Amino acid sequence: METFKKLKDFYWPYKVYFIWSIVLLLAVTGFTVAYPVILQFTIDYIILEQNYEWVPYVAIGFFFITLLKGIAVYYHQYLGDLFGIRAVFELRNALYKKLQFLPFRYYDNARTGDLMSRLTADVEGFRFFLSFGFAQLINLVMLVGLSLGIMFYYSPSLAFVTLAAMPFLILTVYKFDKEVHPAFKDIRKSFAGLTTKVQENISGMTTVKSLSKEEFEMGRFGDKNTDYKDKFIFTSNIWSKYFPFMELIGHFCVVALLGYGGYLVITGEIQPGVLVAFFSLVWFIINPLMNLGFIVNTFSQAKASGERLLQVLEEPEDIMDKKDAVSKDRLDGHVTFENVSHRYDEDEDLALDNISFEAKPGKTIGLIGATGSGKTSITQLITRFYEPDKGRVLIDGRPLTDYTLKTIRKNTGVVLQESFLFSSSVKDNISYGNPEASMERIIDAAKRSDAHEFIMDLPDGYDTILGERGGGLSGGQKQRIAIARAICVDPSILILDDATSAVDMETEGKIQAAFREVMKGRTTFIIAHRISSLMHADEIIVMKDGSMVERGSHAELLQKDNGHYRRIYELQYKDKHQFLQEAK
Ligand SMILES: Nc1ncnc2c1ncn2[C@@H]1O[C@H](COP(=O)(O)OP(=O)(O)OP(=O)(O)O)[C@@H](O)[C@H]1O
Repeated sequence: METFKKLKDFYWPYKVYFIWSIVLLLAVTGFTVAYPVILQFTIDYIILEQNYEWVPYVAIGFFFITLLKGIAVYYHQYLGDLFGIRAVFELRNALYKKLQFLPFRYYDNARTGDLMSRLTADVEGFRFFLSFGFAQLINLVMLVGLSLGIMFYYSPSLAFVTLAAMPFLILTVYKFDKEVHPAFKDIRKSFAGLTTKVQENISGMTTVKSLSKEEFEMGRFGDKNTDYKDKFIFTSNIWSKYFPFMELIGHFCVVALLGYGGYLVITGEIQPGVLVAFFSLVWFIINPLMNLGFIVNTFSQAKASGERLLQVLEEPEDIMDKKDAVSKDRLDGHVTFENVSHRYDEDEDLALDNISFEAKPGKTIGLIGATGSGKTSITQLITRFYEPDKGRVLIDGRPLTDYTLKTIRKNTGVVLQESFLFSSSVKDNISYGNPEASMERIIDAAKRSDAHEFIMDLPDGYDTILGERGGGLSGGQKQRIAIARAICVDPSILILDDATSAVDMETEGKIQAAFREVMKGRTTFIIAHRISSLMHADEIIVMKDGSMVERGSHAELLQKDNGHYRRIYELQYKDKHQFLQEAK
């Protein structure tokens, strides 16, 4: 119940739909049990006592009851659906909003398939209970209660005999639920595994194909698919084992009813109409009880789904605006690190160890060092994707936490090694960070990133729709669109994280030229493995195992005998010199 209480904010505002849906359900139940009562009246009073003048009234009454029942069923279902649909509409929005603001720390370990299934299957499971399951539970209590009441009113002894087998039915339903519930849980788990497999396969298709792993992947999918199939068959075996048994118990009740009820009619203790009414009423008890397992199942599924949704909704958002955070349109881009240390996980080594440096507005800082030395971590602290464990990161003399996240993100442009392009038009991709940008500004950004020419060659120019992974464009072209996107925001701090490592030398040359144009007036951080990418930087920082081991300009660093930078330089240029020597 705790789960439902915690999620109350989503469904309780729509209680009016729910209450009306239940009121109408009461009417439906009333009309349903009215049928056998009318039948009893018709047989015992109209037919047996030959009061035929009542026939038209009963016929009209029956017609209206049927009509009213139809209307009540319609509105009960409609309002119930409205209740569930509206509630999960809000819930879905809240979950999506949460996903936008969850810290990167959360995404480091989150699985896309799992999150997708929470946002779809779990939300749907919760809606089903709100729209349908809860009403069914109430319907069951009312229908069974009312039918029992009428049976005992007509004939307590017949009611007892008829319902004598009922405890067996309840016991069977209980046992059925005990077996079927974990089986359903397994199906859900197996389905989540299946969808995760498909999602991973589609995302990693390039790797699969390039390593010729299609057969292997089919095998792995086959295992998951077989598991899903087996779980389903196992569950349907439980159903097919229990349901005929439940029906059998139901029919025992009917046999007892006919036997003892027939005897009571013969001896004149009850009238035939009562026996006929009992015949309907007994199924109004047996059928809902047989469905009890299913209803309880929707309840426990909704509870499990609700818990999974709460796990996302209650995830702490540790990186957020403090109360009096400053919002600024434009920062100067003066970045300072003061004794910054950072680790991603408590039991991991320091990713950054006591880093201090200053980047004045408009200057270019190059970051170089081995894989995993902490270059990206520095830039992730500037954008406040993560919070440092120790020390301070300042922009324009104020700690990052003084600014709103929007201010920081609006003033920083990031181009990654492989940038993500959305499956929308080229124009929308470029103006993603600045949707109000005019067409001139978009074209200007594209020209500055040397993308304008190839965009004009696309079938619909700037309106060309890109595929999910920027389909139809080469790596370099995608990269140039990503650079245009960063320029379009006009950031005061630009971060180029390995932005040219995936493209050929010629494209790199073009992108470099574009960068030089773009970097004017912005504080720029260039992360690169190639010295050629950052040799023109005002200051180069050499990283090793999370520490800064050298800093200075290209010329200064080359002066250092046995220096790290010089070693990298020699490694990268040795071949070239050798080649030139040999060519002479
Ligand atoms: N999200 C993360 N969660 C846990 N550890 C991380 C995370 N990101 C980086 N690390 C760890 O932090 C250290 C520094 O990583 P970082 O990405 O900053 O290095 P890098 O110099 O940019 O490497 P590369 O050149 O390969 O991009 C590494 O040991 C890495 O394993």
